Amino acid sequence: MTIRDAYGSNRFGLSFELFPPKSAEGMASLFQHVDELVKFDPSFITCTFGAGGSTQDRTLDVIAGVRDKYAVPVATHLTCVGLTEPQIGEYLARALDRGVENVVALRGDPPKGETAFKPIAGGFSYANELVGFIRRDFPQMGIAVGGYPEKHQEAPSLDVDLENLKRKVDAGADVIITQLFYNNDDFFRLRDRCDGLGIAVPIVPGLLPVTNLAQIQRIASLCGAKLPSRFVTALEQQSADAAGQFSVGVEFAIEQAVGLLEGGIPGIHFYVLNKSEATRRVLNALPQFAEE
Ligand SMILES: NC(=O)C1=CN([C@@H]2O[C@H](COP(=O)(O)OP(=O)(O)OC[C@H]3O[C@@H](n4cnc5c(N)ncnc54)[C@H](O)[C@@H]3O)[C@@H](O)[C@H]2O)C=CC1
Ligand SMILES: Nc1nc(=O)c2c([nH]1)NC[C@@H]1CN(c3ccc(C(=O)N[C@@H](CCC(=O)O)C(=O)O)cc3)CN21
Repeated sequence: MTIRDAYGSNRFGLSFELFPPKSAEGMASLFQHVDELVKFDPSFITCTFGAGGSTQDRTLDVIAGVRDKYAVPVATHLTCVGLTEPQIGEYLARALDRGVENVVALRGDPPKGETAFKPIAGGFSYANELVGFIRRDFPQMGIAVGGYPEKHQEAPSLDVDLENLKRKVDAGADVIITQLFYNNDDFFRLRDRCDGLGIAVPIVPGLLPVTNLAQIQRIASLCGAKLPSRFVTALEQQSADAAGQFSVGVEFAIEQAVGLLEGGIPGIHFYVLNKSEATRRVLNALPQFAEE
């Protein structure tokens, strides 16, 4: 099953994104949370991909482990950072061997300590090149790419960023999953502009339910996502109360999901950060997903 089949007139593509834990305890905890998340019958589960050999193996271990344990379709994230075309091909062949049929194809962030992405000799400079390579050498794989409701940080304008998004779709992407965002108007603007450019693949909002102000400020600055000031204020009012912050974040995510569902969306991708409780609470507040 590829992610091409996850979206459609009578299918809603629910997906969850994990990252590779650093320790055996982290791995055990991750699977406890995935136990809870699979109860919502997701269309697929993804795992991020870090620069450097050992984390790449951990990505495959997580994602192949999830597939083997739950028989749910999975996708590996893959970035262009530090890899030559043959190395990327080898990784994808190993992924396919382990039953991974989908890729979230990204350029990737600059490595820690660096501010700009630098392509390597024999590697790719932009995600559209990676997508083209996968489509050519691994035509059976499903491909998702990233889209930016608030524009990608490095792009000079939304128009230029959207032209680059179109390049990725023209190169063979099956679906666009967005960067996390907290203002639904930004998502609907992206969708309308994609319509105008003739981009016809599903555009799936990526949601990260906030559970902690300090954490989300760190992540939001990494991603270039803006937090509405009323939301930051509400979180700050709970600064002494972790459970209070969690509830404010969950309530915001519920409101955001309701607004998106009302606007019509093909699916939702949750950045679950290897936890289940916040996402579980959000989904249980939405009648179409709630557990029995
Ligand atoms: N690891 C993950 O799960 C996620 C990572 N990201 C990160 O977001 C960042 C961007 O990744 P992608 O969206 O895959 O990159 P991308 O290659 O599509 O875009 C990167 C930048 O280059 C520009 N660009 C793209 N193609 C171009 C071309 N052919 N010529 C000139 N400019 C071009 C874009 O407008 C953008 O500013 C990375 O830092 C990625 O790691 C984003 C979402 C999820
Ligand atoms: N630019 C960009 N890079 C990404 O890697 C990325 C995005 N955007 N947008 C969507 C998701 C969000 N991602 C995230 C966000 C936070 C953590 C995080 O909290 N990491 C912990 C590591 C904890 C651990 O390894 O145990 C951290 O402290 O940074 C991980 C992936 C990955 N994705």
